[in-house]
Amino acid sequence: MSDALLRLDGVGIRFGGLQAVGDLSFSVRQGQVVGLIGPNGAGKTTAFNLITGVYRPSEGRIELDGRDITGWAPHRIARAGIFRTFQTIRLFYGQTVLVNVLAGLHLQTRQHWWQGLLGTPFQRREEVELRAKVRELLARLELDTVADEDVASLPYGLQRRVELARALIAKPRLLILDEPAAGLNDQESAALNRTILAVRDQGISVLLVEHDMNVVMNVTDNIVCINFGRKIAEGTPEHIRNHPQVIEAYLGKDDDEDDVQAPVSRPAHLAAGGGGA
Ligand SMILES: Nc1ncnc2c1ncn2[C@@H]1O[C@H](COP(=O)(O)OP(=O)(O)OP(=O)(O)O)[C@@H](O)[C@H]1O
Repeated sequence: MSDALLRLDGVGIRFGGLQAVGDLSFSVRQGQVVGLIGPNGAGKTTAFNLITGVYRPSEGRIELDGRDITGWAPHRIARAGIFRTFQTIRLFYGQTVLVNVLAGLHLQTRQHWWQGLLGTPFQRREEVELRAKVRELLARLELDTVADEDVASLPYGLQRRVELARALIAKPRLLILDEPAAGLNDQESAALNRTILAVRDQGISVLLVEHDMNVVMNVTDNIVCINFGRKIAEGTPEHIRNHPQVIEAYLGKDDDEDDVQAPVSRPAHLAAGGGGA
């Protein structure tokens, strides 16, 4: 028995002649933040799509809590506890933050569609409970002051956090974030870091694809680096930062030294632990 929440074992997919992901194996434990990095076209989004059921692997096995979920449909995987956000924001503009986050609860409500139409006492009671739950979460994510505002009126960084809140309200076991820091300024990305760590502290695992190395290096416990669809390195942020194959994959052998990503400082919680491929 492994203690992994999510486990990929030799997972791969081909698109025609192209092996977009091949022999990919890694795990995410409960309450761990794992980064999936790699240069453009490395196969990160494809790996996400394999995990969330958008693509069916042509080889390998994917397990959630020891249960084989390979080839499950996306809605079934979501019900099992794997939620994702997308590279582009997908919110309901013209609706409040509260309503947007409430929408994330649709998998949890017990009511039938006709109860919603009739406005039965059961439905009204449930609605009140759910709204209270959403407000509580918004307070935890420092979004309570904008709960009743139209999401369209919010700055981009806050919209990103509303998306996170919408995914979190459904109590995922694993949250998959696809480039959550894209387009954020430094202040917004620092707020995002705090949110990701708060999510982790609730025992929710996070799998993060992110180009912003400040985010990746500061919030992850473990990083998997892929190139041409295959894993080339795995380990702590420190291990990955200094890994020759990772540096080569990002920069190419002959690239100018000036392009090297400046090392970023690491908080204490990342200082411990070690090792990797
Ligand atoms: N549906 C598809 N059909 C054919 N080829 C695809 C498909 N999806 C992805 N690919 C190819 O698979 C490879 C991996 O793409 P993918 O989008 O997963 O990379 P990525 O690491 O997410 O890149 P980026 O960082 O640029 O988003 C690329 O060569 C891409 O062109």
